[in-house]
Amino acid sequence: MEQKNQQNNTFDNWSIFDECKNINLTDDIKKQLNDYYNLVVEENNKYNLTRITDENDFYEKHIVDSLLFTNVYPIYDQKMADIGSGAGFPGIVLKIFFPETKITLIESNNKKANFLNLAISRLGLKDIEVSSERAEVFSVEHKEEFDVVISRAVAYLDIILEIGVQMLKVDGVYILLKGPRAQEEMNNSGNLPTKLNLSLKDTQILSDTGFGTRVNLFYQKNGHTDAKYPRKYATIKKESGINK
Ligand SMILES: C[S@@+](CC[C@H](N)C(=O)[O-])C[C@H]1O[C@@H](n2cnc3c(N)ncnc32)[C@H](O)[C@@H]1O
Repeated sequence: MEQKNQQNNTFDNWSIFDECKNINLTDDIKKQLNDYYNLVVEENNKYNLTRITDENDFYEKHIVDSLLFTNVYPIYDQKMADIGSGAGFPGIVLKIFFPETKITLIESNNKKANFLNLAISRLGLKDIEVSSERAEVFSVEHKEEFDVVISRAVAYLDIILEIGVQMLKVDGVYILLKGPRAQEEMNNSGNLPTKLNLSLKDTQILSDTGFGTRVNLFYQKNGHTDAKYPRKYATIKKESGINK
């Protein structure tokens, strides 16, 4: 196995990580990233993980993209939840770079949740677990347990804020890794963030990532969220700004 990973270790464009200011790219981390890339590519057909399999694209569009928000919000030993991790973005990447962080990956697709468990065991990651519950259920069962909730490419802004807000501690930060339509999603979310007791604390706009424009949103939770949230999923979807 060791030899195989060694042979597959072809990535040499490490300078793309230069734009991530608060990371430490060690040789051990480079090896873990290579092992992770090889595992995703090997298992992709079985688990239907990603369309991005070219090695350079994978590093730029999945790995660096999962880290850029840490320029604005540094990660140390917070307790984090990643909603809709898919193949592990950003949760697995964050665990590799910030091993002292405690991370829960919430992924309701059983196949993908199985892959996440496989990746955790193959990469030897500690203090990271997977829940295959839907986030709106998990959130109520784990009320105010997390310092940080993060999510990339899972749902329209108002939907993701409502389904995940209950698991966030008061004063915690909700981080949404969004694309160029973030402003439109904010406009269409009306005053729902205020009703949830969230306020936008920071916005990070990155114009030349592998995905084009990336907009990362940082919401602070100012107090408890009313127990009537999250509403029934059908109601959330019906009333979402996505329909405007
Ligand atoms: C488009 S993928 C994005 C995956 C990953 N975050 C990324 O950026 O590559 C969205 C993932 O969210 C999961 N998902 C969608 N709604 C969810 C929910 N309510 N609770 C948990 N997982 C959910 C889906 O199963 C899917 O794997």
